[in-house]
Amino acid sequence: MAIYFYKVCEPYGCFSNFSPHSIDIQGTYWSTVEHYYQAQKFVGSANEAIIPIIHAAATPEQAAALGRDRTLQVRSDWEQVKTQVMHVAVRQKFLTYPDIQSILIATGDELLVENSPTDYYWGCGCDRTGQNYLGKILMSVRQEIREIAQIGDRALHDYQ
Ligand SMILES: Nc1nc(O)c(N)c(N[C@@H]2O[C@H](COP(=O)(O)O)[C@@H](O)[C@H]2O)n1
Repeated sequence: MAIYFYKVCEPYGCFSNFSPHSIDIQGTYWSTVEHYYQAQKFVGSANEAIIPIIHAAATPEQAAALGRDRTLQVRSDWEQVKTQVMHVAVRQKFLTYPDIQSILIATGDELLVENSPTDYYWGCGCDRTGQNYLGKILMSVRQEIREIAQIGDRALHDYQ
């Protein structure tokens, strides 16, 4: 059975990029994955000055609103790099917090779907035909964490 998530206050809300889990990426703390993701849109662009403003945004909703400002020009390679940017941030979040890592691992092999009614790239959209890239990243991170755990188990077994 697929697991659908979207709002932070609903079941599996910790899978949302808006969940209150700060992440350290190369020595900089970002309040949420959403803050980091939205800021990366402007790295190397003419609008780089918006990055510290996104970084300081009080909420992920505010960070998203700033990053979606259509008057600002995003970096030219954004479409090519955005999925990898998101992957790095989501992986860091689930490697940092053991409690939500357990929730992710406990989903086993279930399909994870961001149930966004409007987003057909990161979510499934209102008719469930979306590409669900956030769900795909979460499933990929789930597998990466399982493999890291297996390596640890094997090393411990060999040591004993
Ligand atoms: N909780 C939540 N509220 C929204 O309004 C959303 N759109 C999402 N989805 C997330 O939005 C981000 C994509 O932003 P861009 O459209 O690329 O600016 C991404 O984090 C989705 O997971 N979530």
